[in-house]
Amino acid sequence: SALPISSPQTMASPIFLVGPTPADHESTAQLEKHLREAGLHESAEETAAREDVLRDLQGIVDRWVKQLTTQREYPDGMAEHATALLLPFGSYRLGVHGRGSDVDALVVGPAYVDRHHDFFDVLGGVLAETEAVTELQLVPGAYVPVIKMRFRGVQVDLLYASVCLPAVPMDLDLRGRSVLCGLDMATVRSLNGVRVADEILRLVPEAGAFRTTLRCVKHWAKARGIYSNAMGFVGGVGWAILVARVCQLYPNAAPSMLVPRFFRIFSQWKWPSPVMLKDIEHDDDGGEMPLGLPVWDPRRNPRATGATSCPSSRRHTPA
Ligand SMILES: Nc1ncnc2c1ncn2[C@@H]1O[C@H](COP(=O)(O)OP(=O)(O)OP(=O)(O)O)[C@@H](O)[C@H]1O
Ligand SMILES: [Mg+2]
Repeated sequence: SALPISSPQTMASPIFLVGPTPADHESTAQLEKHLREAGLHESAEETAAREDVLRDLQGIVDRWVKQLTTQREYPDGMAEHATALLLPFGSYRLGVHGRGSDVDALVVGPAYVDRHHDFFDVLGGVLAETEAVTELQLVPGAYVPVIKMRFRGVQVDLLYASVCLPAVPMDLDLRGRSVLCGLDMATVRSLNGVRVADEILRLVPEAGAFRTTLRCVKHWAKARGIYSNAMGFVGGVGWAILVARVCQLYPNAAPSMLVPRFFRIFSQWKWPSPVMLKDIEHDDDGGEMPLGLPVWDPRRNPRATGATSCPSSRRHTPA
């Protein structure tokens, strides 16, 4: 069948609109059964443990911001309402986390809470004193600054971003470009994970088919020993982008159809043509405001190659 053309102009157009036959439904059911039997899904207890970790961490960051606010002697009542949001991202936000997946979470705090002192020194100190926390590692100098730890045994990566607001609204919307205005690059990168996960889910035609197909592809990549960003292979978000592209090309297909098409498409892909889920937006395309942020675009920026992990880390301007 026809191969997708990877030029930006034709990017979003599906190439195959046919939906599943009864046999495809049957194969999909078998595929899902196989994934369950392979132990890829969390048990109910593991899910509950993960939710407990997120809830307890939310409590900790809430108390942390309230305490900082009190110490800074802001007007009465401000400390009471001051809080930080804990937003999970990564495979958990995509809905494809399994046994052993870490918890990636972003802490969003008000403008007056900074990363260096407040997040790393103060919150780092609080975590060091917390009984549930082991293997605490502060990495302020990383490309994306991070606190790594185990919380009751669950691996957690905690990032921090403060938004340009005196208080963080509970319904904070990170989707628009305007949240990026005036932020330093470390903050923009820290916000990126949440924004990318939400954007991927928005761009796939059917989240359920995407999730099952991605679980399957991740399972395959792990079995083959090629699932690792750190080792120079494609990692969690890269596999997600590749699978999302196949879902866009076959919007009505069931997972049992998407899996073989995934392998066919990417074994014949004209690398290093980028795999893109949407058109690149430039500030000068008539965007709301010139953000002055680097845009992932191999045609303009030679450092941006066709690697799939780059679009999400370098493209900071989804609509
Ligand atoms: N190289 C990278 N480029 C861009 N974003 C990245 C990169 N590495 C990590 N991220 C961001 O951090 C998130 C968490 O990374 P992580 O390695 O935990 O992957 P994951 O998608 O959560 O998969 P897993 O189930 O293996 O944990 C990614 O989903 C992505 O948003
Ligand atoms: Mg993860």
